Amino acid sequence: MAARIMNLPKHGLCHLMRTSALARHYAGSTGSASPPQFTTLSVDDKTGIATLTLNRPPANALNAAFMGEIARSIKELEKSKCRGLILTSSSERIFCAGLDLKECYQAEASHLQGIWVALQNLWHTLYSTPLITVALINGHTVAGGGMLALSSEYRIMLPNFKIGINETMVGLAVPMWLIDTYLNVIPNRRVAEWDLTASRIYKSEHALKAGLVDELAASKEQGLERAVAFISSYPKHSLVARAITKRQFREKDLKNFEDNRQHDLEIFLSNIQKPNVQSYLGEYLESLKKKA
Ligand SMILES: CCCCC/C=C\C/C=C\CC/C=C/CC(=O)SCCNC(=O)CCNC(=O)[C@H](O)C(C)(C)COP(=O)(O)OP(=O)(O)OC[C@H]1O[C@@H](n2cnc3c(N)ncnc32)[C@H](O)[C@@H]1OP(=O)(O)O
Repeated sequence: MAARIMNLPKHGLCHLMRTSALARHYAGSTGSASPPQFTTLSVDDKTGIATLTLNRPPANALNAAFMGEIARSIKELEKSKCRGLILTSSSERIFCAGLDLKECYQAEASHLQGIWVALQNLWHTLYSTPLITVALINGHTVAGGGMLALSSEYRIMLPNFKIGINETMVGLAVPMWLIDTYLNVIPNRRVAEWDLTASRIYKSEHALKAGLVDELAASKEQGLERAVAFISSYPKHSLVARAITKRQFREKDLKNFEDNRQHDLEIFLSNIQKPNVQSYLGEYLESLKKKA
């Protein structure tokens, strides 16, 4: 296989940023020209399939720079001849642990704003991309990590890991755009409501039964093979029609998000800065440390 590693930011990415006021804020706050720090990207020239590997040890926790990097890579791939994207992790235990909680604790409002806007942008970019997207979930994936997996079109998971959205457990409500994303995968509203209100975390095997993931693979190698097979199952001539059809399915969710983007940010900023939420967050971080 002829694979190459792309150093995307060399291509000049400022023009890729979305043009809303919030996105401009984000572009300004993270700087779009820095080289990739937390991901590696390889593209197979023969299949046109890109593999973006998350690499921010120990937990692939999402901060603004990391999320910006992922979103910029997707935007750059959209401009190339790539047909599909596989998201995976360099860690053998964790696909993504969600937002970097250490960066959410006792942080300045401007920092929290940068994090949330980056999360919004990343969700929008991944959920709306015309690329065929597969999450190869080779480790635990919760909260913002669950968002990455659920925003992709197809999920392949390795056994004995956890997947779910646990925001209510950290004392915060799940935003509407993530509820819509969940419903796009688990259309049974009762199950979805129960899962999200109860912060239900599934083990891989149960996630498969529930339809939260589409396949289990015995190893990362097998998962990669299956991901390539899924993406390659779409004939080349169908790609444009496929992308339009995907967009139509997701359009209402994307519009709802755009209509409420500023409000969603305000809710996050208001909630995350509440003393009781900060205090709980401090305890939660301690509990993560004590496990070691
Ligand atoms: C509170 C702010 C959230 C506000 C959001 C509100 C509403 C929005 C809702 C949805 C939108 C989507 C966005 C969601 C927000 C989030 O993502 S909040 C993040 C919530 N994440 C978690 O609760 C995960 C916590 N981690 C774990 O449960 C476990 O680590 C794991 C992922 C299951 C892995 O377990 P394992 O045993 O393998 O590893 P360790 O626990 O030993 O962890 C290794 C290492 O990594 C550090 N770490 C883990 N998670 C995080 C994290 N989220 N942020 C920062 N650091 C993390 C952990 O402390 C260990 O570090 P070390 O001791 O230094 O080795």
